[in-house]
Amino acid sequence: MLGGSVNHELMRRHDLGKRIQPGALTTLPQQIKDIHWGQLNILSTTDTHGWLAGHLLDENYSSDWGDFADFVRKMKAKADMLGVDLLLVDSGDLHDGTGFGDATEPNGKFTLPLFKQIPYDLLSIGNHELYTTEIANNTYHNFAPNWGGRYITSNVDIFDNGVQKPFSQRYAYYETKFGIRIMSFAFIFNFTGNSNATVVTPVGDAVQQSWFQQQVQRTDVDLFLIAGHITLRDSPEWNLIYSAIRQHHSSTPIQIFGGHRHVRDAVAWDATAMGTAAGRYCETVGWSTIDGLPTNVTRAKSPMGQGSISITKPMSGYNFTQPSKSNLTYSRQYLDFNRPTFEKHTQSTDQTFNTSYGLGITKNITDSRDTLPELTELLGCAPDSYYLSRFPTSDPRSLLNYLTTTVFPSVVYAQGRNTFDYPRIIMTNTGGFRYDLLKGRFTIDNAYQVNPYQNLWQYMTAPWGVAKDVLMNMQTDRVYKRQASDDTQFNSTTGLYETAGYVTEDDFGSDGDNTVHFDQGSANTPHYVAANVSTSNITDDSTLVDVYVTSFFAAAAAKYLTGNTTDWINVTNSTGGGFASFDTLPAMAKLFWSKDC
Ligand SMILES: Nc1ccn([C@@H]2O[C@H](COP(=O)(O)O)[C@@H](O)[C@H]2O)c(=O)n1
Ligand SMILES: [Zn+2]
Ligand SMILES: [Zn+2]
Repeated sequence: MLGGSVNHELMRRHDLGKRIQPGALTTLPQQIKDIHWGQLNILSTTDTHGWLAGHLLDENYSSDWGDFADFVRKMKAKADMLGVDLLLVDSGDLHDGTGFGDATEPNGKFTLPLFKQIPYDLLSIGNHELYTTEIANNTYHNFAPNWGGRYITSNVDIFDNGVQKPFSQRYAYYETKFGIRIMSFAFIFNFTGNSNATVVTPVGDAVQQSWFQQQVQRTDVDLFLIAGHITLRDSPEWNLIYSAIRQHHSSTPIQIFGGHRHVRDAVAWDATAMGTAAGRYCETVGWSTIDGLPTNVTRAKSPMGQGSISITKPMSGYNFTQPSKSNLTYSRQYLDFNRPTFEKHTQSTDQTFNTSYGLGITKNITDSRDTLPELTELLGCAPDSYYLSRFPTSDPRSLLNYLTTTVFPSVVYAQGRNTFDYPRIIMTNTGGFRYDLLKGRFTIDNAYQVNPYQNLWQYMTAPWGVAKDVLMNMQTDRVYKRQASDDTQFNSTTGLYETAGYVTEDDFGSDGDNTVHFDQGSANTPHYVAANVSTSNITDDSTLVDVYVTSFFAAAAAKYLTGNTTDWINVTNSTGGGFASFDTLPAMAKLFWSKDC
């Protein structure tokens, strides 16, 4: 049951001036399914983006990193008791997403040491570890070496004092406690936005390299366990990795952990190759199990629980020329990141769940946050809730709709250029906006969650004839993507309650969500959206308009205007400093929202 004690505990621990979402606070019993324990069990996370303090406004995901630490430790003890293996995998993107992670110098000052407290067995790098030289260097020097050879970067290099070196280990070979021989690689997608202190080798080239060919041809492997900061579904990179392994191992099991797309998903390549992705932002813990692997150790006890699954919908494009049948059985569940879930699967209660290990981490979060009082400073009261991807952009409840109809026209303009004499087009990449804007208190922490980026607003003047098509042209330009997919309902069949949340359909069916929710909704978003301000009376293509973009995609947008990137002029704030994408909602809050929430 989602207990009220969870919220009181959170308020006590973090006391962050939290706002409670209408309908989000519930003490009502919900259906959390049992999980199957297999021969090999894997807990996975991805795209945590600094959300280690938990979701203070959404009880579905209200646990913090201390709770997760105790959950992991208890699950490990349970695995030992059952005589089965339990591994932990993370697929990268630790930065950019919360004030707790990003409002420090260096970025991740508090979050990275906390992340290191969890005994991960395999980690991959994400693109958010590679955008800036500062974060890349910090990851290289202070984070990757922590993992005893399990922070694997199969296709990333770094310039260390001018010398190009592997960022970390390229692969790892190891044997589990109960005798499964594993070969691990970890890749990032063919990312091109990395700092020039680093090199990302396209996956297709990396799998041709001699070190990979040597390792992939080993015969002493029971399982290829691969992490990757790569979208799981329909990914050319995963298909290349899968094929490179299958070239030498026609049926050796391959278990993949993807990420980057911020969704829950599971994909079957063939009957012994499957992958899972565990969502985003400490909302989801992935649970994947395999039975039937060869092992050189006799297990003490049998695995337990129901739940092995069969492939219901093989990934499109794959025709199962590789094994279509096997003796392996799989299960997968997407666990909600909350105390009732963690307590249920560890047979604990609110009183018995936490130990000094988890409580120490929670205290560390509270103490660290106390050194950042500015995070909870009230900027204004958001007048309503606006959702990033639950509703189409035409819907007034869509954040992108609110930005283009209200926020951008109100606050994005260069000094003095907000009158009818200056028609404006204000465009953003939708990927820059990363989380919902929720009604009530809006703080610096919330600002980081909605848009953490310091991309500078810039403008140039262009004739309406070209400016009017810039949005359409950018939709098909190189993609800076982001796509994704409160209340409580009583389910009279189960006699339990359901909250709005994820409802996932993957290659194994629709029973993957461990807590039963009703669908919170999802809508595809375009890659860019724009506000047109004072343009409705323009009849002449030669009329000049101001086109606003951010520095993140200014070079691409220039191609459709003058073609000249030097024509962009930075928008400045009242003190002459830059005005960044991060500053947009705080400016709106300060100027236009009530201060009495
Ligand atoms: N300076 C930046 C960097 C990235 N973005 C947006 O974030 C997206 C990547 O985030 P993931 O968590 O999906 O890796 C990227 O596609 C951009 O849309 C940005 O706006 N500014
Ligand atoms: Zn991400
Ligand atoms: Zn990513």
